[in-house]
Amino acid sequence: KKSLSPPVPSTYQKRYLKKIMDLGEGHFGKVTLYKYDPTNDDTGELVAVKVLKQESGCVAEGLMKEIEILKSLDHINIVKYKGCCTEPGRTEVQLIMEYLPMGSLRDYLPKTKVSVCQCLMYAQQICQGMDYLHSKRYVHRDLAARNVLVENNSLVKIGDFGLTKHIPEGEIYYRVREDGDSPVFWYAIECLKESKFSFASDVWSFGVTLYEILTRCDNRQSPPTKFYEMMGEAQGQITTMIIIDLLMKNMRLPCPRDCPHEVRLLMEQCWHKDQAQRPSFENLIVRFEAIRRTYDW
Ligand SMILES: COc1ccc(-c2cccc3nc(Nc4ccc(N5CCN(C)CC5)cc4)nn23)cc1
Repeated sequence: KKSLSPPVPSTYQKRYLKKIMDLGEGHFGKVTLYKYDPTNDDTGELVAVKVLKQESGCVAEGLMKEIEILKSLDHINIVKYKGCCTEPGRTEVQLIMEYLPMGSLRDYLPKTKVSVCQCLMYAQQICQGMDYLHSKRYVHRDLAARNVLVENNSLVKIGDFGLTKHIPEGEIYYRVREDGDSPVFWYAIECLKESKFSFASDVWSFGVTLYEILTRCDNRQSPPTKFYEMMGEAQGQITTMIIIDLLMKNMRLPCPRDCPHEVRLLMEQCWHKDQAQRPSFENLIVRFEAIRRTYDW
């Protein structure tokens, strides 16, 4: 007789979540590994749970928005929504997602021998997830290697949507008021200058993420490290103004060591000063496909 798989819960009860370890801090949120074990016999499933950081002060609506967004997404390169826990009175909301055991690219790449071809496969998968996100008129605003999770050595998924915003039909930009801990080294020039976020500014952040992948997330070559080197002793002043100055002079992150010529070209186009000149994720997918074929590694 076929053994029935355990029932898949649609809502999760907080009391059956057993904390295992903290996984990381995203924007305004903290992600923790739990085992969901309602039968209390250790047969439960591992889940990643995101909660608002208490001191962030933002009421639950920030996470409620993120839950609504993740719930509406269904793509192999986007982390799966599993459910949510709401306390009576909605003081604390928890977003429950599938758990990817190998962590983010920041955890995985520095300790795993990965070929350039595999790096380009990960890059193409990120473009596929982002192309899907943009097709739903969402702008991510925080694409970086720390937010790309590894399912296994041939599958990665975008894993955090804490800053994702919907861009209404007919509009191009999402404007924000500056907030302290913005990932400025991943920001396009128009984001730094005018806080204007668009599909094209996500493409810029993808270029920085591609650079991180090709440098295998080596801290000595990380975007902050390289930008501080380029900024020299002028670090005293407001970093944002100095980065804008560097970018306006067409200074960019250096070419990673084993980066093929076509990939360097593609990266530079993602960092074009004029956002209209940057490729779309749809176009990037096609180009990665072609580059990976040429090198038939
Ligand atoms: C920005 O921080 C995060 C952290 C976790 C997540 C997240 C969301 C949705 C699913 C999911 N699965 C995993 N897996 C995972 C596994 C191991 C680690 N470790 C990080 C710390 N290391 C010392 C050990 C591995 C981190 C995340 N993380 N994760 C997203 C953003």
